[in-house]
Amino acid sequence: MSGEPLLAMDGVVAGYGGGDVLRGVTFGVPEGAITCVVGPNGAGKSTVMRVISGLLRPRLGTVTLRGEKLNGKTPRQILDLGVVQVTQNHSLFKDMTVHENIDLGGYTIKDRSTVGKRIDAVYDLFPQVRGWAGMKAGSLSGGQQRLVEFARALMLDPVLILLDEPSMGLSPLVLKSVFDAARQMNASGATVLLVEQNARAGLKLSQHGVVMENGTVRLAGTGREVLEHPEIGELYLGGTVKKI
Ligand SMILES: Nc1ncnc2c1ncn2[C@@H]1O[C@H](COP(=O)(O)OP(=O)(O)OP(=O)(O)O)[C@@H](O)[C@H]1O
Repeated sequence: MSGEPLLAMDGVVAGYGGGDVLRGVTFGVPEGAITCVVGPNGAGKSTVMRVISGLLRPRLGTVTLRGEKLNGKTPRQILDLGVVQVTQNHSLFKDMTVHENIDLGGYTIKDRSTVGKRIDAVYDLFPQVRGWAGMKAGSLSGGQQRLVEFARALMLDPVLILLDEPSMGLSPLVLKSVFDAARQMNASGATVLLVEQNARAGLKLSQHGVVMENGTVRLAGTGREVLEHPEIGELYLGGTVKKI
């Protein structure tokens, strides 16, 4: 990895009261790229996301964004620094329109004209979402709702977007459009950190890969290095691939 990472976790130990789930997690998220965290169930991937967004405080270690310490800050302070999380559970207000949901994504922006500009920028990036603006969010398919969640996350013009299992519950065809949307968010300037159960597809999408196992980082490298690593391939990816 060249240069300082945008986000760095260093020796992070964290858990939920029943013991440590993360047992010394260290890795960097390079700026401007997509990084994918993979690993078996219970490895601690979602817990890493919760620590970064401030929902869970680490017992030991540090999390820094451009060198600024995040641990100790509230989720709201971390949001204000431009770190936005799209969580696993469906988070849209189903009885509100798509437009109202997107507007809510800018709730921390005080100036209404800035909100209007952000909405336009987000609709420009995701024209499909503009087409659904007047529809109730609950009437959209799972994949469409995921795109609206992405669009809402972009309202704050984030520096870092955390995507926790974006493909969860989606068919392979829809998965492609959701991954395309993640790529578009990245192309629009946001660094993306993604947790993905669908490891092979997630790593193909990403320039960087992190393999977690039992609360630690087993391997970190380029997406391709992780995909082609013989042991990792056998353990988690259903055999190695020689060519992507
Ligand atoms: N809110 C919680 N309270 C207590 N334990 C939790 C909580 N959330 C997760 N855990 C435990 O922490 C461990 C790691 O969970 P985590 O969700 O981070 O793993 P993961 O790698 O994301 O797995 P999965 O792919 O299954 O989501 C698991 O043993 C889980 O039972």
